[in-house]
Amino acid sequence: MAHQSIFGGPVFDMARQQFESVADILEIPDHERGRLLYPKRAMVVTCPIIRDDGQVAVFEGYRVQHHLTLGPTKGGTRFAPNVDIGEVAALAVWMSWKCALAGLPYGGAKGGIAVDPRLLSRRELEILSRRYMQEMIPFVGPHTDVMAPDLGTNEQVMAWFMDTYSMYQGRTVTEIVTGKPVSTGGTLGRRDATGNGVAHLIGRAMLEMGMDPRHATAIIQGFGNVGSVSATTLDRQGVTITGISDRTIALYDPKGFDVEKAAEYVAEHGVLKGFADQAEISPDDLLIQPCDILVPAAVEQVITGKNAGLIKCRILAEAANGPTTPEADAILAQRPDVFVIPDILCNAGGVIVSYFEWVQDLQQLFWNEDEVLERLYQIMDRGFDEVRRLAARKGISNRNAALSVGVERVRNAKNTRGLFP
Ligand SMILES: NC(=O)C1=CN([C@@H]2O[C@H](COP(=O)(O)OP(=O)(O)OC[C@H]3O[C@@H](n4cnc5c(N)ncnc54)[C@H](OP(=O)(O)O)[C@@H]3O)[C@@H](O)[C@H]2O)C=CC1
Ligand SMILES: O=C(O)CCC(=O)C(=O)O
Repeated sequence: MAHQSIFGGPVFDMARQQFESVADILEIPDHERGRLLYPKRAMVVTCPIIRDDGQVAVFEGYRVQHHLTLGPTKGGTRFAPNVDIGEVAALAVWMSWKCALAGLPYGGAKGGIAVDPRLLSRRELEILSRRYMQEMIPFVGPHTDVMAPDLGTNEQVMAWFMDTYSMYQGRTVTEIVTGKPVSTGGTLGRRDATGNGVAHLIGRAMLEMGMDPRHATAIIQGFGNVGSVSATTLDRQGVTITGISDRTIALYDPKGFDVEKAAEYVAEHGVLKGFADQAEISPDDLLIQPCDILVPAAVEQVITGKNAGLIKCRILAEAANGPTTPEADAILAQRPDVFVIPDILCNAGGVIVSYFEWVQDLQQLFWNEDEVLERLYQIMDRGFDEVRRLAARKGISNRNAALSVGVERVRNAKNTRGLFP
């Protein structure tokens, strides 16, 4: 696929390699590949803010809209120090395959600001969030591009985004972002949706493998929204959580942790450090401790060519986006003992409930939590069944099966709509 592009870097290269593997499986001709892989639009904005000490600081923000073939674009906004346009583009591409696999009427998008939100005061975080949304107003809209939370952002940031957009429209536009607090047009069930979905599909994989949750152990990397909810939900299902971590510390104890208490500790202190420091282990070693279920729930590229042969889990549940590199995938392909639940399937609960939130906001008709959960699990089960059937029929990995379904749906829509001559 010969194509000059500004999108590059290790994370975008990963998305490209995954796409190429699947395009080969699907026998997609070369001339269709660039149109499918490369993003439709990308915005880079400069966000100056006045810091608490009176100095002006300038942050760079990004938003990439991968394709608009099936409806508006959809995806989270990430606040993290190493965010760049290549990473955001890769995350937008993955959102497209994820939404298509779940059957949602969206293309993928992702955005971010290169900033460590923990180094900002609440006031600074608010004005940066508002400035970012203000800069994005010409490019987003309830039927153009709908933002949501991701790494480093939360319900409060979504409320500021929604408020900023609404002030510019002169009316309240709740449907401009999802993942908002319930008090401002959010849906019941969104806060826990990603972690709930992760735990639900781990349950499906355990059932398929004849595993009893009450005798299973899990290690979870990342203890934010997705990691902590995955941990507490698995814990309630009887799984013993033997490893947890965040950026400040990694903890391992074969006897298990009280993860409800850990979540309370993080809610109070902001970090895991100080919760059970006697159980500290190096972050790299945490991933290779024996466990039944390994859940990377933080950042990309943590299961690599170096450690893929060393992990000792039976289920690798990819709660994070892009945690496993193509080199690791090649090693895992030789390890039928590890059941991989690929990211675009495993963490789709978040965007599925975001879709429900958008629909409820557009209709101003709100559902109860049971309705949200029932529809969430229905869509996740359908995706899981589809992926398992295709993987078995074609003798391919769960990742290639999941990507195949997503890519093929986007391709069909593009080809049916046609290419303007
Ligand atoms: N939020 C959502 O609905 C969805 C999120 N995802 C994906 O899930 C992952 C986590 O997102 P989310 O939970 O929302 O983010 P949060 O910001 O809520 O939490 C991130 C967690 O990961 C930790 N972390 C960050 N970097 C590292 C690292 N290098 N090693 C270990 N831990 C680290 C953070 O630690 P610390 O607090 O110390 O910084 C924090 O505990 C991301 O990949 C995201 O794209 C996928 C689908 C939906
Ligand atoms: O809820 C959403 O719209 C998107 C969540 C997200 O960013 C993701 O699935 O990676």
